[in-house]
Amino acid sequence: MSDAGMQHPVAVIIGMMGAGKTRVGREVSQMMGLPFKDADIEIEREVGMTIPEYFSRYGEPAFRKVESDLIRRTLDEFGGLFALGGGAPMTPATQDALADYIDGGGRVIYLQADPKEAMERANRGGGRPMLDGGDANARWMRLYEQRDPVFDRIANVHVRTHGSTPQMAARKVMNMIEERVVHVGVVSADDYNVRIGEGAMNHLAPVLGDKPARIALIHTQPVQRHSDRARALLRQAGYEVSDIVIPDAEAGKTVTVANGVWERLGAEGFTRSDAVVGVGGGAATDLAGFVAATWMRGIRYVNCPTSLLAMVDASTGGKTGTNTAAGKNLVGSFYTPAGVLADMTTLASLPNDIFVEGLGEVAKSGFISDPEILRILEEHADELRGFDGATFLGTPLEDVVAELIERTVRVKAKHVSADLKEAGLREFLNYGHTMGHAIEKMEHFRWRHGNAVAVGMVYAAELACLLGHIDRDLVDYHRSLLASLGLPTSWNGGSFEDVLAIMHRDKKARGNKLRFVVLDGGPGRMMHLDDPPADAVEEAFHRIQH
Ligand SMILES: NC(=O)c1ccc[n+]([C@@H]2O[C@H](COP(=O)([O-])OP(=O)(O)OC[C@H]3O[C@@H](n4cnc5c(N)ncnc54)[C@H](O)[C@@H]3O)[C@@H](O)[C@H]2O)c1
Ligand SMILES: O=C(O)C(=O)C[C@@H](O)[C@H](O)[C@H](O)COP(=O)(O)O
Repeated sequence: MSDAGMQHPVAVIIGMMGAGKTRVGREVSQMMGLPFKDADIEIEREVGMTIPEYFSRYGEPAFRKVESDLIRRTLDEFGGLFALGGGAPMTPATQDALADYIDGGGRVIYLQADPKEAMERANRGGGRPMLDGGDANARWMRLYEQRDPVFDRIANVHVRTHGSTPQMAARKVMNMIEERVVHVGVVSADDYNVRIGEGAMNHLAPVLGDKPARIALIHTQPVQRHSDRARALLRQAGYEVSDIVIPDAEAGKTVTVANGVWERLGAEGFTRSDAVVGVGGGAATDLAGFVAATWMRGIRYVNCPTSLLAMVDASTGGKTGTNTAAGKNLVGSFYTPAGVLADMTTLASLPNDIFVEGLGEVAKSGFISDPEILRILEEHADELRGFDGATFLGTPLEDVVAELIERTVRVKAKHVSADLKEAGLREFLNYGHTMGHAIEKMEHFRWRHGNAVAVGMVYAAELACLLGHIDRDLVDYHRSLLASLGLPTSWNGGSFEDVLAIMHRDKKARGNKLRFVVLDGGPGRMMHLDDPPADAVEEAFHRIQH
């Protein structure tokens, strides 16, 4: 959408006659302070007569030509909200124009009203030539059967308004417009989108598609209310849903738990065309992805992360897995999701300490790739540290957090797109994790992952400083930034020998040689550190002990 001198609509609304496109479109435009255009009104203005008059005088093909020309023009010169007439998207020229608009970053929103309600509304209003001549309800239904699959295909945003007032429907549309989308293109797997915003979960059915009949909805108990919402959306869309509750947090990331889920899938007749939806923190989405990767050698899955850490990191990138007695994430696979729906409304129930933990991975992405993240963290450290889910939604802090999530997911997408199976570049996402995973293991997983990574980054910074790759100021900056966010920067829970033994089982290690990723010169400049001197490895450990 960068072509000079042109403007494009913020969104285009399509839907059946009577779906409420004009009514809802006007509400949204008021809420967002945007201009609104209705294609039918613009056409009447242009041709100087009503649409029924134009139809009866010149016929439908002539009308469709006027309509598609006007739509093409408006898509290139109008910067507000644009609602199309009911039949407009059926014209091939309009479909092409909408496809170009989407390619340039546009949103075509299919307003999916309850067919019965929309039909009654359309027939009450009159002035609709497509319903003239006989049983209007039967005509509306016939048109619906023809148009619904086409609208479904050409729209890139779907909003179900069943049972909603126009105001409620408008809010849903507005949330979709304000949504942030990060595209993850992976060389050896299908591309997918990470959708971030209030109501992102509403994309569940379109992302899953119409192949699955059954969905395994895998979640933990603390996120029951969010999985209830997912279940309702899935059932409304006609899927058979198996609700599968797994043990919370790291206790859920075991092969024993995965085996229990496989048994359920077997008993309930899950086939290769069925799918998994994971709802919860990173532990739940890691396990859900692992089950999807392994059931019948791989079925479709969608992640709905509900913790900050899962939104910014765990749900995206396709690392799925379980822990073993020997350590963290030792059994798993690289298996990409079909989509990630980071619904910001779920953060309303997130406890403060689990939100703060997630900031560890956000800061990591700032250090390895996007210094703007560090700037935002510094500027908003007090508000972020004081996060309170109960009062969070709708505040300026929500925009700050959405920006941080989008930026962090972009960093992740950049690394996994180029190196899904972690041959080199992707290892930079592991900044702070060699020591972080050792701390988690030593603490029997009672330490939260993001907290352990925060200490692990201080360790990596100390090591880099000892070996002359960064200066002391940057090490101090690690400590001061992380502490200002409420994250720990030291650990004193075990001996160097025990920690070293665990670090030797890190997935980056090769043979008997340790491999770290460290900063080289400053934020955004990363290097691999192979087999560093043993005394530096130990000295850096002592420096994080206090
Ligand atoms: N696959 C990856 O690339 C990747 C990346 C980073 C982390 N991880 C993994 O993710 C896990 C850490 O994720 P996490 O920090 O989300 O921890 P977690 O999954 O253990 O969740 C923390 C706690 O918060 C609860 N919770 C989550 N969302 C909630 C909500 N909205 N409301 C109320 N409670 C909620 C969970 O049920 C749990 O009790 C670790 O296992 C880590 O190894 C994986
Ligand atoms: O996606 C990656 O690659 C990462 O390393 C992201 C990490 O933040 C994440 O904690 C990941 O689960 C660690 O993977 P592991 O392979 O070191 O177990």
